Amino acid sequence: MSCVFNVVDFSSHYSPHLHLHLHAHSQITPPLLSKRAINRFWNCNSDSINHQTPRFVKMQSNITSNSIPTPIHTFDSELNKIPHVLTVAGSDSGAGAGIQADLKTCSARRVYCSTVITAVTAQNTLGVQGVNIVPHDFVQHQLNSVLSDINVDVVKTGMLPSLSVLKVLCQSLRKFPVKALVVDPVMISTSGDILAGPSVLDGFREELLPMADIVTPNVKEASALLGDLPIKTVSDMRTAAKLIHDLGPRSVLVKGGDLPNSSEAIDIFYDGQEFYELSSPRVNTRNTHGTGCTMASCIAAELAKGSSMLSAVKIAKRFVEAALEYSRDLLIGNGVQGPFDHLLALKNINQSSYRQDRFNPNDLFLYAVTDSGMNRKWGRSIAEAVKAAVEGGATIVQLREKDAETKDFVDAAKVCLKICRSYGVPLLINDRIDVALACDADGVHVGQSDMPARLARTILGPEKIIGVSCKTPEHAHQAWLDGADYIGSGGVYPTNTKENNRTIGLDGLKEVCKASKLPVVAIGGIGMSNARAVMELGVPSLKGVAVVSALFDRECILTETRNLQAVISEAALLTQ
Ligand SMILES: Cc1ncc(COP(=O)(O)OP(=O)(O)O)c(N)n1
Ligand SMILES: Cc1ncsc1CCOP(=O)(O)O
Ligand SMILES: [Mg+2]
Repeated sequence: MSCVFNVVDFSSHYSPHLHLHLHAHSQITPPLLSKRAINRFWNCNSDSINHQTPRFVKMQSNITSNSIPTPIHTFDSELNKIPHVLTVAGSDSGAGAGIQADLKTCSARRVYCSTVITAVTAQNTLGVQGVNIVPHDFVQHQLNSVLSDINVDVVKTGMLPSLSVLKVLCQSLRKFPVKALVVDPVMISTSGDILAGPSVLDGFREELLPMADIVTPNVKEASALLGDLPIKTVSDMRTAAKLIHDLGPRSVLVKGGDLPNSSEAIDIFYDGQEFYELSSPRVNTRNTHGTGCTMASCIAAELAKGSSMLSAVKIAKRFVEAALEYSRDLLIGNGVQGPFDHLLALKNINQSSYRQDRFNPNDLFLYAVTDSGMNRKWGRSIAEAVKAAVEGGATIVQLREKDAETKDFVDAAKVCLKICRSYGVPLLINDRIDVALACDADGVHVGQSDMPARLARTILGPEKIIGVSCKTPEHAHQAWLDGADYIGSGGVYPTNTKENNRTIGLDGLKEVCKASKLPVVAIGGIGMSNARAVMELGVPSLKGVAVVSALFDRECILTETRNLQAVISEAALLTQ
């Protein structure tokens, strides 16, 4: 069983004209930067729920007219500011859930985490042996201490063991407003022990949920919030999400991990307008204790960094899946349900690789794949070729350097990465996971006989982009199971660029696209003369064309890329 995850985004609409405008200029001036580049520039997501105003220098209060103000703490740049989540939750002595899970999750997501402890539980992998509730006035004391001093971006709540604790929390949130509130309505532990009584349920419904930006119940909690409404199917989950939304939170995530008889873990996200079905293959492991706390605190961490809500939820789901997969054979404790290792998932992830936005399927629109032989033939470096392609409007680049020495490949990839980053264009590496890691590329593309995608995902972690070559619906399904982000399908037309490569034609491409749960880019013999026919297939999963010789085996890469960009943009507009 794999750790992977896939998102069926019912509302994402293809917008080719956006790319046309964003890339049709060779100068990078601020108004022309892509959203991804803007996000990187500001280190925040431009469609985030909370457009952050930078916090400026906090001044000493005793400034005299002739004294030069001296900053006490400088928050004069977003770069100096570490995103901060405050978790208000119970302590789990076994450290799988609660405050301990929240601290580990925020650390793994590189976010500062402060803690207000509402209860101290004695628990292990066998269950909860005891609960000691912290008096509400001391909870208030902790809240005051943190909120009055440290700039909290997002508050995440977990176990709220009494109505009085819930009420002091609401009071504090009114007194010290934060950018977002994530409510995990903890009621019953995974071992079946009650962690919050019926009066707290009323408090959730009447006071806390109306203040929440997101509430993240599992099926049992959703049912309890709705007066024991039966929730047995995905359709029931949608109904529940809508009804919970009516209680006042801005968005709802109903987690379907507990639904019986399903090979997939399906969650329903509802933002008051659209439903999103987020699905991933179920990870077969006993080590699931703390997944709810982890999910909610990861959402909080991503929001604190500036993500939009949907993007935070997607990242959190993938983070949980990856951590479960990493830890599926971990043996901690003797009980039926063990904890997992949040930090293990970090061990292979290069710290500097953090990207606000994960993969955007529309980036597949004009996919430029380099070829060292062609560059040699035309006497140009890889970097020159890549620069011309992104200036011409390529929306993603893959370095396919089959005969390069490893050292040269890494050096060139680093230079190309800088170029691509400055244009907000993702850079992937063909075949070589090691090179991708060494240069901190945005991801890799692997074929059927390369490193298996599932292994690549394990090595690269949840955030890197992984593409897989697929000729059949079965390949496409496996790529999805393995945690890929997109598939490349072809060769659509005959090509001299790749030897012994079976051509699947437009019909084969259509068949793969129809079966694929992942976005598809078509490849093989595609150029000015036939790109329109490919785009006109009009299958929603087909997001663009990948080209080698039509760009790189030409005298002027920039012109060829611009021309191809214009052709496919027009075709895409006509087929919308
Ligand atoms: C976008 C895209 N799709 C397919 C391929 C082919 O990959 P693979 O099958 O591994 O063949 P090689 O490129 O390694 O020869 C690709 N590179 N890019
Ligand atoms: C790498 C690859 N995979 C399938 S076809 C192909 C080659 C595409 O090259 P071109 O765009 O020059 O036909
Ligand atoms: Mg390959």
